[in-house]
Amino acid sequence: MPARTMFEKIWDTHLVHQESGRPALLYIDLQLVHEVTSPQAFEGLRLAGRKVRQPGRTFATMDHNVPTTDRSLPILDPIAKQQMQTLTDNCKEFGVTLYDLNSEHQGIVHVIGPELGLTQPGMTIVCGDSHTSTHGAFGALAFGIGTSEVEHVLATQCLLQSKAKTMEIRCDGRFSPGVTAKDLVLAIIGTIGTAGGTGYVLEYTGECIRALSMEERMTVCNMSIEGGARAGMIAPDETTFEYIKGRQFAPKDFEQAVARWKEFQSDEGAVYDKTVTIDVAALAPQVTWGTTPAMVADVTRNVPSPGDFTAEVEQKTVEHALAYMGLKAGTPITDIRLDRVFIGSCTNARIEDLRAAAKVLDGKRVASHVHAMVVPGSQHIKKQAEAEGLADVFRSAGFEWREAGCSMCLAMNPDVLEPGERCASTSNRNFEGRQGKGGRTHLVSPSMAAAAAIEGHFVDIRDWN
Ligand SMILES: CC(C)[C@H](C(=O)O)[C@@H](O)C(=O)O
Ligand code: SF4
Repeated sequence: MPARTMFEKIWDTHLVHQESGRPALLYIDLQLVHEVTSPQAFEGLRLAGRKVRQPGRTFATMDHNVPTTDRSLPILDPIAKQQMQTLTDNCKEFGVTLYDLNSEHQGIVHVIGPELGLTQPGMTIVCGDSHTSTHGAFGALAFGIGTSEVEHVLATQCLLQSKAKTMEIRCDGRFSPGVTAKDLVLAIIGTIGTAGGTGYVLEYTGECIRALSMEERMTVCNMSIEGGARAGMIAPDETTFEYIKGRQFAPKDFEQAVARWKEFQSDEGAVYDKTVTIDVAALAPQVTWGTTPAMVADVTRNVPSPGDFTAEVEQKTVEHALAYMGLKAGTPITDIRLDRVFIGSCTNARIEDLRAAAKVLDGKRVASHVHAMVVPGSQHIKKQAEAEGLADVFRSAGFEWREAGCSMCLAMNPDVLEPGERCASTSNRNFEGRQGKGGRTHLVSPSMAAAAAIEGHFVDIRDWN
């Protein structure tokens, strides 16, 4: 057998049927479900008189439009209320496990999958959600699908897919202090562009990746989709196995599973369709200044000017982005003054993220003009952070401490920016209106967000204490 990449190995072991020139039929090991992209899928099953083929491989939670305030209060938004009720009814009718608002396991779908041990190496994982790429951190082939595909997988546990090309993103060297996995992935997107990964599955390799914790790997894989890629993956290793061990859905025959998982690594000499190399040691903390994640710069830089770009269409795009963002070309990024700070989302709301932010905030106060909130990625994380005293650090610093959900990552629930408000956010998207109509989003790491909350403007975390 010729040397294969991890992607090819997972593909080969899940291939059910292939006709030449047609998409392949793949077996899907795990489907995750949330309230926004599943109602029509279940409705389709109902209309066709079908059942969920493998309820044991299907898990649901509520995350996108859940309020993050007191859970004992009634839900005011009628659409949100209806979507949550519909998911509850559907899961009951079709025998799907649901972690609802009252569950101790509730949280953002991409946070709870790994947390419960559902996400495992060598798997194919889908969800009606683009950030399903997060699960690739475990050496799984994980990607977002549309609602009609959600229905297809519910009905058959299979999915039609065209084979993507492979791109290796080799991350050489190690982070300098203050630089994080978030800065790495923002810099990668800055390098390849938002369409750079189109048609590819990315595999992150290199010394830097091997040294990352599972949570950091999830941050990197999470944003693969913002570089246009179908999925992002990292080969499983001892860090991966150690993380999964002892979790609720970890395999009972763990050693045997590990032996199998070890085979899901790219072979020596496997050929990628493309390779991009990143010099990690040279990275600085990153801040997005525009309306795509690729409009990003080192914190030490100034807001660029349209004239810095050669192509006319790019100049126009930058001009438009700066107008929307209310920024003047040439402004030092550290002079950008903030109204809001949001620490949350499936990119950066796990326990290590909260620890990193709390470390910066300990004993300090949020600037008087800044409204700051922290939204743990799951109820487990919330509980753990409370037990570790992190919640107290956040509250004493003046942050609001919320219940788990997607929250201000996207404007689908009560946590939104007002028009014109400027926010430092640990989430993954900064499109126009993403956090609320007219809202202005700057994507950063948790420690950068925390330091910005205190100073009221961006600071270089490397010279801050
Ligand atoms: C609502 C959902 C379909 C969407 C996605 O697919 O990513 C959301 O999670 C997002 O981050 O924009
Ligand atoms: S936290 Fe944000 S990116 Fe993640 S699933 Fe929710 S809305 Fe999408």
